[in-house]
Amino acid sequence: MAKHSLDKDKIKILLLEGVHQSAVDVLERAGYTNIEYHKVALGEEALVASIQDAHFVGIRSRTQLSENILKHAKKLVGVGCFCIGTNQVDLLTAEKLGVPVFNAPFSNTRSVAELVLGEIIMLMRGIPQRNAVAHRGGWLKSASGSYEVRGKTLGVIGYGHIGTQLGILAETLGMKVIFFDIQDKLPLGNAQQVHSLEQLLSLADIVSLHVPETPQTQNMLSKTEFACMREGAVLINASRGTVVDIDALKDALQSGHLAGAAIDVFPVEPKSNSDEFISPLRGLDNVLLTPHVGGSTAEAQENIGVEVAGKLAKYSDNGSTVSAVNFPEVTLPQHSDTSRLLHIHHNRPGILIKINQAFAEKGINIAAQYLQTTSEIGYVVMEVETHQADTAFEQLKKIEGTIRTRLLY
Ligand SMILES: NC(=O)c1ccc[n+]([C@@H]2O[C@H](COP(=O)([O-])OP(=O)(O)OC[C@H]3O[C@@H](n4cnc5c(N)ncnc54)[C@H](O)[C@@H]3O)[C@@H](O)[C@H]2O)c1
Ligand SMILES: O=C(O)[C@H](O)COP(=O)(O)O
Repeated sequence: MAKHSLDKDKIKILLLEGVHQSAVDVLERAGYTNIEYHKVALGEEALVASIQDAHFVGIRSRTQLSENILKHAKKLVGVGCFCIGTNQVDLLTAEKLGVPVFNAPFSNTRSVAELVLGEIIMLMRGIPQRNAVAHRGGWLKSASGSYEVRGKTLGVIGYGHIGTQLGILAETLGMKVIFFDIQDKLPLGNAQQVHSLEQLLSLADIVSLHVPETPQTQNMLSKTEFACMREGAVLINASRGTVVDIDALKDALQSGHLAGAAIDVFPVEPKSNSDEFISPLRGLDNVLLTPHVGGSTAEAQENIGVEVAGKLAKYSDNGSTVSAVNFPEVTLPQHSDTSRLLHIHHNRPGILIKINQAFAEKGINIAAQYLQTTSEIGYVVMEVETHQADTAFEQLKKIEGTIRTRLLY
């Protein structure tokens, strides 16, 4: 069992945005009992107050860990995004501060694909507007603008974990699937890759976005792209709000060029369930608006809690950074008879030599050494005999270029 230079009950874990109880259970079972739990995202001031003495922080998509916030988090050792997206974290700043960021890359993908599948059917039948009219006492019984999905073409933009699953599910309903991705991807089922966004938009009856938020995907669909879409086509966005130019979408819907849309993510989202949702799309009957719930199912949230909490506990216990999104990935075996030292440094030539020299001068024998780097930082993990661990730790702290170092007994 790993022993820490800091006792586990002194390691503060801040969990925000109501991450699933399964996360708390995993951390407590691993011996981490100093957990500050909030059901909501914190405002900037409260976040700064809570994060400044936290060693780990767990968030979902609402909490912005900006450069400013991260710089207040002087004790921060690791970040867990209990979701897929990591765009809410300033990953480069975290990396430079020696803070790995972990996420759950798969656990909610099936939930998103299922929601989108349901929305495809609802939109193709014109259900959002029939539902809205019925709520106002109207009765829109008509086959006009109502279609089966069988035989229709689904265009998937971003053929990753969600896009591929959606494609397979859509094919089971008899749909034809085409996709556009910046990488060459293995088409699953009978799906076909097309080689330009314009081609996809001109062929698809339903367009569904599944790309991450990046500089390239910012307003990826705007006025010109909507004009490329087929008359009467529908759009689904359950990726990120910044990917669609919402005003241009509103125009395309109001002009009747697009028959409908289902939007789960927005450029600006309410910070809590008690804040007002403001969007130009409010009041459009042919638009399904959902409050960023694509991944919000009991199954997904429980699995994410277990997955991300497990990664945080593992990094804290033994230094493993496997699947960190901004950090050199080091896979580590369990250590028992030795002490383990973790050293994060600026990636400059000669640091490993300096460490080895400093240890040699003190007669410290290195039992094992693992190193990985990115262009910004290096992460070296060493095992030494326990009676030499404190001396080794003191030597490591003095190495020029050190960002942070930790000792696991
Ligand atoms: N609504 C929700 O609750 C919810 C839940 C989970 C994920 N998401 C969002 O969905 C996104 C996709 O999730 P995923 O698991 O499928 O991710 P993924 O990384 O598995 O797939 C993303 C795909 O997009 C492609 N891509 C990237 N940039 C592109 C571009 N400019 N043009 C075309 N293709 C591009 C990538 O090559 C990749 O194949 C996530 O990044 C997240 O933001 C939303
Ligand atoms: O990135 C994700 O996984 C989704 O956007 C879900 O985010 P949430 O955990 O805030 O619902």
